[in-house]
Amino acid sequence: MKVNYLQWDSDFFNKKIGDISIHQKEDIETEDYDLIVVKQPSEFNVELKNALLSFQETKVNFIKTLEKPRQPDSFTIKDTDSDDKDIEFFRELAYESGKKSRFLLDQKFGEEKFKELYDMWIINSLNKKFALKTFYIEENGKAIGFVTLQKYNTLGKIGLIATHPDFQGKGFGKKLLNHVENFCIKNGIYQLEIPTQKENIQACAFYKKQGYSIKDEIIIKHYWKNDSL
Ligand SMILES: CC(=O)SCCNC(=O)CCNC(=O)[C@H](O)C(C)(C)COP(=O)(O)OP(=O)(O)OC[C@H]1O[C@@H](n2cnc3c(N)ncnc32)[C@H](O)[C@@H]1OP(=O)(O)O
Ligand SMILES: Cc1cn([C@H]2C[C@H](O)[C@@H](COP(=O)(O)OP(=O)(O)O[C@H]3O[C@H](C)[C@H](N)[C@H](O)[C@H]3O)O2)c(=O)[nH]c1=O
Repeated sequence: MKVNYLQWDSDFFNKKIGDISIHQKEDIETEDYDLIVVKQPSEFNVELKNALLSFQETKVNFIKTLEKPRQPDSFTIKDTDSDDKDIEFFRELAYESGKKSRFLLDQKFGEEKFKELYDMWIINSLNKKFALKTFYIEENGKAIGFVTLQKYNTLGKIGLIATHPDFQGKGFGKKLLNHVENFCIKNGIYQLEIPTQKENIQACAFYKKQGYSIKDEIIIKHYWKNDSL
């Protein structure tokens, strides 16, 4: 089986990166990839020639069918389409949202590169390349919560969501998600998907509490070329 070349990831990390989805043990053509991301629906052993497993996680996709608007709230949720904000404003929250990201936890990338990637995530959300909307909550000139939304026809997908650690568990995450859901319903999005890591117990508990159920779980493994380890 052939690996699928990942253009964005390869350009960003300046390495040859690809991914492959497999359902059972298969022969994979490793070619000269620096990193192969293997995606599998259940656990079984995978061995790649000249490559070593450096990291593994389970990605969980939560989903909810949006039927009726959530209770509107007089609380102000802001929109970067109306209030111009730069990357600096969201940086801390972006890193908070990515604290269980494979790009941080697989030490092969390094923390600096993780931060650069999450900076790009914000930049490309604000410029609309990687998000349709960015909503946020501001208090005393600081962002205390934010969420980004992608749209694929009638399916919405949360890119990043976080509230500041000092403000977690105070209802702000719920306000952000309610706001996104109401935006979706008004804009022809009928299902909302939220990917996260199974290891992110806090986020999984939050999504379940907000009425989301698990759509699927995928095991993700990082295999790095032997001589790049
Ligand atoms: C797509 C992604 O970005 S995945 C990554 C998600 N982000 C992170 O993991 C970063 C760290 N965590 C956070 O930023 C926040 O805790 C979030 C976004 C997960 C949740 O936001 P919060 O502001 O903390 O949640 P909020 O206070 O609004 O809680 C809403 C409800 O969820 C429940 N809830 C929140 N956290 C938990 C938890 N850990 N366990 C059980 N229930 C929870 C609350 O009890 C509350 O219940 P209610 O609806 O009955 O009132
Ligand atoms: C900024 C940016 C990124 N991409 C590409 C690069 C990667 O191939 C994907 C992102 O990969 P993903 O597995 O989604 O990354 P994470 O594990 O960090 O993300 C998960 O956790 C986050 C906290 C968040 N919930 C996210 O939704 C999860 O999937 O995207 C790109 O193509 N263009 C870009 O601008």
